[in-house]
Amino acid sequence: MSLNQTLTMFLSESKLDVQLSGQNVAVLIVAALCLPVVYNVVFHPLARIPGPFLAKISDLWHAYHVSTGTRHILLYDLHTKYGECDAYTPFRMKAKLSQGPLVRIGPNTVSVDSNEGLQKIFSATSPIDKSPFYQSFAPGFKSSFAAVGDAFREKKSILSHAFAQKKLDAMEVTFMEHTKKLCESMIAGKEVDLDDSLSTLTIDILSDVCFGETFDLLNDPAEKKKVGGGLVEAARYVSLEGTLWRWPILQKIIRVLSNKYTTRDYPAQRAIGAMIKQRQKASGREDIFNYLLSATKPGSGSDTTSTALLTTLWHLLRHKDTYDNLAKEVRSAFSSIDEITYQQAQYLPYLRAVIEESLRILPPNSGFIPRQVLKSNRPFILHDITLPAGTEVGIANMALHRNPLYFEEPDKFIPERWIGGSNTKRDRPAFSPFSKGPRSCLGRK
Ligand code: HEM
Repeated sequence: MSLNQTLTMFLSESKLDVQLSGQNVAVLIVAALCLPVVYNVVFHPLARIPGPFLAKISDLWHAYHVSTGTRHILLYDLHTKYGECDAYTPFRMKAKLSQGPLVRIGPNTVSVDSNEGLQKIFSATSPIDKSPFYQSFAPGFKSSFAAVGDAFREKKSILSHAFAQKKLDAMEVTFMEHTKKLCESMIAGKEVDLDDSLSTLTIDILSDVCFGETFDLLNDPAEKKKVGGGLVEAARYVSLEGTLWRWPILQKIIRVLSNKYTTRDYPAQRAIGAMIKQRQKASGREDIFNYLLSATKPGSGSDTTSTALLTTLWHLLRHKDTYDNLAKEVRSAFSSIDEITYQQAQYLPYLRAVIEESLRILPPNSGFIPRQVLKSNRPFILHDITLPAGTEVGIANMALHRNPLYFEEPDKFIPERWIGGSNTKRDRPAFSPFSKGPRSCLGRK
């Protein structure tokens, strides 16, 4: 029973004859402010789940930490503080409590750090779907990213064509063309900011294959600043708005102000311009948008891909042995850049291990992937706690990937753990950089 229902019943059944003096009004105001707090902390169905006090009483706590951009580290620390694993590692707080892998990060929001949670939350048979968080990606539009239930199944049948292996193979030449341009500028000895260059590369490639016209940011520094800056701002404000989906007025204020004072909408406008131009040219060239029309969100995958590339290169530059082993494997398989194909590269075991280890140690979606428990006659139970319908529940990906229950020496970059026969423990089912189940990444191939 909700707090509102309980109060209404209490007031209608009580026969109290209350004199409304100034003092009584003050008491009523204090009670009105305290009751939701007491309810959320003591009587709420999620009250047994540990978490920071402020998180239990308001979504604003969670929203604040999303706005700082460091929520993934906070969740990692919280899961160590409240979780099962008590190993001390650099990010982790020293507290050693043993209260289980659930942490309450909002009055109705639960973060999970366990393999059991991962399998249940993303299972196609659980009474769970995407949370309303996703509607902030394209408010007012029927985006495939936010669609749930039958609406999503309909869109997925369109999306699957766009991501079919044959279509992706045909795009390889575009990937190579852009990648070679970046490599050439590196070989020419130019100093390169890897973070900046890799996000430029992925935006140039994805705009080319998704919309039929590359943004060509590599050769246009002014445009690079606008598109790159716009994507960073879009990511920040979309996440903040999404987290506040139970606060529609605040959400709207953030949307209006950020649209007015930042360039968050610029990349989407640029993408729409490119798509219209390409279709007017009617060149007959197949791009992903041919299949999707209004079915997907512009820019999908560029930030995750560039983060994955950056993490991989950063670790290679820090671990000379790993770099040397990888260089040896690649050079023995190919004698020149032009020989490299995805078809062959995907079978290089050490290359695969290096990429998997990068995706484990810092998954690009490292924060919280939210889902919502649906009304159903089957209760949704996680670690012996029933999560009622409407609860938002998600996996804290970085915490899970660095959980010593599943990965030995979790804060160390050890690609060898992914190679058969390795003694370093890794629990593949707990590895989830692309998420799991029917809403996992479509671009993972
Ligand atoms: C290393 C690179 C990538 C990583 C780690 C990654 C990771 C993910 C994750 C974790 C999700 C689930 C997100 C959620 O439920 O909130 C997702 C969804 C998605 N990804 Fe990726 N992604 C990558 C690259 C790409 C690329 C290159 C594309 C497309 C060109 C792409 C297209 C998509 C789409 C369309 C979805 C939404 C699926 C749905 O709504 O059911 N991703 N990705």
